[in-house]
Amino acid sequence: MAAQIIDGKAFAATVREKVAGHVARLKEENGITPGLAVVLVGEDPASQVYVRSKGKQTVEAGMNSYEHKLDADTSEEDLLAVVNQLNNDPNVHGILVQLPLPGHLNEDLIINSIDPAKDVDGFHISNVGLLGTGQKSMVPCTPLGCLMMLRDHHGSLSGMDAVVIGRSNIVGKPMAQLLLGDSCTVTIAHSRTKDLPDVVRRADIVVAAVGRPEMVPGDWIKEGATVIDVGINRIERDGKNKLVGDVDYASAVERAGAITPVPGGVGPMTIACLLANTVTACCRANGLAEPEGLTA
Ligand SMILES: Nc1nc2c(c(=O)[nH]1)N[C@@H](CN(C=O)c1ccc(C(=O)N[C@@H](CCC(=O)O)C(=O)O)cc1)CN2
Repeated sequence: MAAQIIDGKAFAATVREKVAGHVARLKEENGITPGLAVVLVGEDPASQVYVRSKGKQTVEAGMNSYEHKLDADTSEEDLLAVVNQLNNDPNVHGILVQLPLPGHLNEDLIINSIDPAKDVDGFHISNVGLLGTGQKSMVPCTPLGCLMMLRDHHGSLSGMDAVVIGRSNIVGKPMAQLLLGDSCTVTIAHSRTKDLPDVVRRADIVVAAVGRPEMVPGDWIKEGATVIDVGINRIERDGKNKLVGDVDYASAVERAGAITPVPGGVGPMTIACLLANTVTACCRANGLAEPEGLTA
């Protein structure tokens, strides 16, 4: 039987609605408007699209959006000065530096210069450590979106076998921590994993985050498993540009119990969770109760 499609676009709309409701209450009851600053260095076309969407959705949710667009040859010193200014701006509750950065900039150095309390990407080393030790942190947006969809589909994830394919700092590692936090038995697989097909075949939950188009074929998927496809790969097929995931959707949809499509699955949840993290950061900064259902 074909899998249930987990509609990330529709789910993201419900998250944005919750965020907007919370923002309205913050304004009315506390006179506070959450603010998100996004820093873009250079002119990477995909990054430009994502930054535009982030600004638009921030404003649509009733929050303030601050965009800082810097030249591709901006020096590390100048970028650090911008981050420092945002760290000290009381109207800014969330700061995000769009990745990837141009090659001459040290990504770790820049990310770790963001005030951890405003690090709505959850990439700062302090937030990584807090998440890894099960403490309250800012949680990276893409894994948070995946977790929300999994919880919505299954209720409890306790005791489930989960495999995360990919070990990036942005998705793979935090995803594994979140699944562990929900009491899954977690395997992190990667390019050196032996017998990857067998490892994947044992999993009730498969999160594919490798960045390789259609790498996971349907016959690796256990019947009835839930497949979360984080990949966003642009390929050319039959003379046309196409967006595909890390999973071969056509064959996986016949084996899985539930699956996220690409596009329209995990992607839209990334920005919705960014808005959620901004509200969370704003509430924490002001000593207010955190929005329910918008954090891990
Ligand atoms: N600082 C950050 N940089 C990057 C992040 C991030 O979370 N923080 N993630 C990605 C890019 N990204 C957001 O920044 C992002 C990627 C994809 C989508 C999305 O909605 N995708 C759509 C397809 C869009 C398309 O046609 O290109 C989908 O999957 O349906 C949103 C945000 C790297 N950088």
